This record gives sequence, C-alpha cells and structure tokens, in this order.
Amino acid sequence: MTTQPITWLSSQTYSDILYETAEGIAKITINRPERRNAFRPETVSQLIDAFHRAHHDNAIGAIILTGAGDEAFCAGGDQKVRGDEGYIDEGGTPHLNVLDLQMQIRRCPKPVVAMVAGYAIGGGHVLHLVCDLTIAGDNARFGQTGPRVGSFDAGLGAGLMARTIGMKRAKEIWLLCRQYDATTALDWGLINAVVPVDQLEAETVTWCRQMLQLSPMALRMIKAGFNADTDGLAGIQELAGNATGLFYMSEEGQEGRNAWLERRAPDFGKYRKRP
Ligand SMILES: CC(C)(COP(=O)(O)OP(=O)(O)OC[C@H]1O[C@@H](n2cnc3c(N)ncnc32)[C@H](O)[C@@H]1OP(=O)(O)O)[C@@H](O)C(=O)NCCC(=O)NCCSC(=O)CCC(=O)c1ccccc1C(=O)O
Repeated sequence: MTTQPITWLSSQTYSDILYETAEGIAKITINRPERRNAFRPETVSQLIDAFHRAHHDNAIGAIILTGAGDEAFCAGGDQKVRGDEGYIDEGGTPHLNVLDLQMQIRRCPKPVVAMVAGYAIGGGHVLHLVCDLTIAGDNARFGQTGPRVGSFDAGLGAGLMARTIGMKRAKEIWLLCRQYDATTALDWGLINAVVPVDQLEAETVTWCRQMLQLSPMALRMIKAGFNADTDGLAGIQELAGNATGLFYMSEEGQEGRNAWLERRAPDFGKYRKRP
C-alpha cells in the first residue's frame, strides 16, 4: 500500500463546502470553520449535491466527509440561523434537511469515511455516526447537545447510536450531553481509529486506498446488508435493488429480456438445476 501524499483536484465550486477528488477518492469538506463547521440549509443542500456527484461518478470508489481545519468536524445545525420552525435559508424558508443527507449517506453504494478532527457535536456527531467508518484525530471530541439547546434526533441519532455502541452508552450520551475524547470513543466502538491529528488525512487516505483495492460490488452489497435491518423496508429495498442489478447482469436475467425482445417464450430450463 502506497504512503505517497495525495494531491487533491478541486472540481466543483460551492459556497459552504469543498469538493475535491484524487485517486478514486472524493473528499467533501464542510467549509465553515468560523462556525466550527456548523451546517445551515445551504450547507446541507450542497452536501446532498456533492454526495450525488460522488455517487454517480464512475471514477469514485470511496468518499471522505470532513470539516475544514483542525478545530471541528462539524458542530451540528447552525444555531444562528435557527428560526422558530427550523433552520432558515437565504430565501427565508425554514428547513430540517439534514435527515435527507443522513439517509443519502446510508444509501450511497460507496464507502463513506468520516475524517474527524476536533469537535463532532450535535447534528455533526450524528453525521459521523451515519458514515461507514470514522477515523479521528487525537484532538477529536464527540457528543450530543440537543437536550441543552432544545433539539433531539430520535431517528438514526438515537437508534443507530444504540446499535453502534449499546443502549446504555447511547442513552448516556443523549441524557447527559457530555463530551467524550477520542480514546473513549474508540473504546466504546463509536469510531474505528485514532491517530495524531497531523497524520489524520494520511491515515484516512490509506484506509480509502485499501478499500479501492477491493471489489466495489462486494463492498456495495455488504454495506447494504449492514444497513438493511436498521433502515427497515427501505434498507431491504436498497439491498434488494442491488440484487436486482446483479440479476440483470446474469445470463438468466438477460434471457427474460431477450425472449421478450425476440417475441418468443423464455427458456429458463437450464437455470433450474442450481442447488
Ligand atoms: C462546538 C463547540 C463545543 C466548540 O467550542 P469552542 O471551540 O470553544 O468554540 P466556540 O467559541 O464555542 O465557537 C467558535 C465559533 O463558532 C460558532 N459556533 C459553534 N457552533 C455553532 C453552531 N452550532 N451554530 C452556530 N455557530 C456556532 C460560535 O458561535 C463561535 O462564533 P462567534 O462568532 O465567536 O460567536 C461549541 O461551539 C458548541 O458547543 N457549539 C454548539 C453545538 C450545538 O449545540 N450544536 C447544535 C446541536 S442541535 C443540532 O445539531 C440539530 C440539527 C439536526 O441535525 C437535526 C436534528 C433532528 C432533526 C432535524 C435536524 C436538522 O435537519 O437540522
């Protein structure tokens, strides 16, 4: 595995995020360091666009989600644009759209790695949680603040966290609103690795390079399998859609299409013998 430095190419311009690619990896960076990378509606819309771009780019096999600078991965919803009905966009409309982004990350067929330096707090903490893997710098701090600031994420923020680290610890995080350091997060199984913060990107890229050596279809199927029960019928739909895609690639699936196009009865006889 190469340990060569990576050279990112910036290929899309957004106001709140950065989108860069290199070596089959897309790096999506929340770029609001002056607000500890808290997200406003425009940030979330741009993240959704960037994940769509990475999903549909055939050259991309792994995605990194991170925050600009070393102070924070993401401090959750931007409380300074929070109105009485949600987070207010530049046109004055209230939103709660980070839930769409959470599901998009889970449904993305490519592995998504959270690269966490500094704070992953509130909705920012849930964002790293919904990623497939989390690599943290040794300065990382994790926690929820919802019950302190008048918010809660009782969906994936509660249920997926409990499935990840256990019910008692998940409840502790939400009911006490404490912060936890990277060593504790690793010990709890909340993250995958801790490295000195100055080695964070190199380590994350090493993990991505390793996944890029593996079968994309196998990674896609196993990700959908991991998420299927937590996501309910929508999770089974994702897994089943992948299975349909594989079936389309088979001779048996193509015989059905060919027979219809050739206006003849399909001959599936030779496929019945599989154990
Ligand atoms: C993250 C901190 C612990 C960092 O502390 P520190 O290093 O001391 O820095 P500060 O001086 O506090 O902050 C620096 C600077 O950044 C601004 N800032 C930080 N966080 C935010 C924020 N969340 N919103 C707006 N601005 C922020 C801060 O004001 C400073 O700027 P100044 O100009 O000096 O004022 C600490 O900053 C901290 O605790 N931040 C708040 C964390 C928080 O409570 N986040 C919100 C949690 S609730 C949430 O995220 C819900 C949103 C959500 O995801 C959701 C949930 C359920 C359904 C739907 C949704 C949805 O769609 O939104």
